[in-house]
Amino acid sequence: MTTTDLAEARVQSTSPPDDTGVRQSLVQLLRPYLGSFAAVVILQVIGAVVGLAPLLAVVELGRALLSPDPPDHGYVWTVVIAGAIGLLVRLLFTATASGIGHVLDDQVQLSFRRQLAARLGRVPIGWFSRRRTGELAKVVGEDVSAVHPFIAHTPSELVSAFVVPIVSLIYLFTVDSRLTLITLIPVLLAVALVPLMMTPTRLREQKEFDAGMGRISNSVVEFVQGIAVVKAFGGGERAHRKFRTTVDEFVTSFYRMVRGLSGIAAGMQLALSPPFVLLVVLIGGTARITSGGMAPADLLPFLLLGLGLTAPVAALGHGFDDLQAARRAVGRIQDVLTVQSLPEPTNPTAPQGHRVVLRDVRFGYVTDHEVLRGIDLVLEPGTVTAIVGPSGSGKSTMVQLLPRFFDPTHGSVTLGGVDLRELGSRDLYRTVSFVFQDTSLLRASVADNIALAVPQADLDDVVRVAKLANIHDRILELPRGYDTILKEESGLSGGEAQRISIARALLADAPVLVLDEATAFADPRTEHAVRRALATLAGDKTILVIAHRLETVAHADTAVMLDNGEIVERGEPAELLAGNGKFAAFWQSHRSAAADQAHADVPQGDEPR
Ligand SMILES: Nc1ncnc2c1ncn2[C@@H]1O[C@H](COP(=O)(O)OP(=O)(O)OP(=O)(O)O)[C@@H](O)[C@H]1O
Repeated sequence: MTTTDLAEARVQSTSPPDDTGVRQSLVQLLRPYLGSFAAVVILQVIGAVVGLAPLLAVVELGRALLSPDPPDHGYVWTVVIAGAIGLLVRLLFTATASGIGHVLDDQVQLSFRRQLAARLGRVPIGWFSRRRTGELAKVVGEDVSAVHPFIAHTPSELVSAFVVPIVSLIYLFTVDSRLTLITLIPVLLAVALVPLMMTPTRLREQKEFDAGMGRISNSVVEFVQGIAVVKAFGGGERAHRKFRTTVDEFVTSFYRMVRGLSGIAAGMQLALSPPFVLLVVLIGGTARITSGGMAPADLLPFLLLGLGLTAPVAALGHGFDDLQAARRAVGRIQDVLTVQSLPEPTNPTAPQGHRVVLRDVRFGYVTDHEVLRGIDLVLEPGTVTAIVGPSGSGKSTMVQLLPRFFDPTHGSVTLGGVDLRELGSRDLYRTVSFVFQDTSLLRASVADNIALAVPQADLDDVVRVAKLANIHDRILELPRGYDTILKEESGLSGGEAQRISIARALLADAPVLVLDEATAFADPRTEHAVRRALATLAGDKTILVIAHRLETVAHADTAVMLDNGEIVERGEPAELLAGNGKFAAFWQSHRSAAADQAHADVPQGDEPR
């Protein structure tokens, strides 16, 4: 794929988040919204408190009507009106809080997605090769959505779960403090059981359960991913057995956890259940009334409000589950937001010409393991440099430094005399284009896919480069030719996708081209397209090609042999091939391996893209 789509994504991300890579807490991330968040909570508190008015009105009416004295009409009407007003005010406040909460939720999600998009536009392109697309899609999609309950629902649930019982409790204390304490017995019993759920044994069982769950998902993924191999080479029974064993282990750990927790959970449920609460209130109330400590009508508020006192304990579990889920999701979002981005120069320098120089370049994906160990190489404008070397010698890594997929850990890569780190990304991607094996096509029309780097190109130009890249005839076979939407109306094979990518690079016409001559999708037409692209561009551009074919090497101006991250030989291809150095030896063994491969006659290049 050419660089321009990625480059554009980088360039457009003009409002990057804090670039320090410092991890921010959930509260820090939400800081700009704390005002609105507080407004939601305050409105919820007022709504919840006022919302108790209808219930208290019923209680007061009951007490007034059941009292032996004749009811005071004025008081009764006041209570009724207060209850009705309370109901309306509650509706107004909770609806407003919910509205603001949802708008806030939208804003937070949008901001998270923008920050993620901005960060993803600035992280080294190479970082993506180590991430699965699904993983990133989950962070930007599901994980951002996971903050919804936390922002839009949890505050109201937690507020009403705590405010309502607290106000009820205060009211009940004014009626009869002793019966209030008795009414609290179920809640205290439930709370007393909580530590039993946290003993080391229980925690260990929960950990085993989580681990078992993880093993099941892994073995499902392994099973599904390996299904083609399993089918082709037999061993289905073995793969099944492994999956069954994992499930059996999970079931055992699940039973163990449930056995340990079920007694405690049942005890909590019983303590918080309405019949038990009513029983406690009735026994306590009867005792208070018969001992003459309380009027019978005063039992009514306890029967009506006592059940609500258990709500916080139940809501705690539910609300904190949401909170935990949101915290985990925000953790994954933060992981992406804290990836170090490639530093952009504040005052970009323009390159003078297209000479590329790698000077004492060292690079390692991980510390303590260098993949490139002191590369010195000059790519003169208008020349083709072919890199060869055994698998794992660092060829792809080296060429990926040119479009700045990564920065070298030591040394420098300069383009037109300017270190790539001093070059604006727009300049860089206008100057360097690349065709790598891992070709990505966008869900867009074929023409748009080809014209990615030059959106204003007219169809004639697109067709011209498609012909050069040997893909024009195939495009005409697609349902709507150049207007066919790829990945939707039609897919392309790996080789065809690579030819689209070659057409893209030809149209981009960047002065520097980095090309990985594919082995993975090598079919004669793609090989031909690569050769034609090289022939068309040679003499004009600075070309660096990872060569797998003798023909490519032979046509290069310079050949470079890489081994174990070092250049072990370089020079004019014909001389190197005729000599008896490492290059000639490598090529000899490479050729016999290629011949064996041809005999094996493995069809390639037809994986759908
Ligand atoms: N994204 C990555 N993260 C960590 N290590 C990597 C990554 N990409 C490559 N490597 C490692 O770096 C070394 C050089 O790999 P590289 O792909 O550059 O070699 P190569 O010569 O292009 O190999 P091939 O011809 O097989 O493509 C290898 O040991 C490889 O395992």
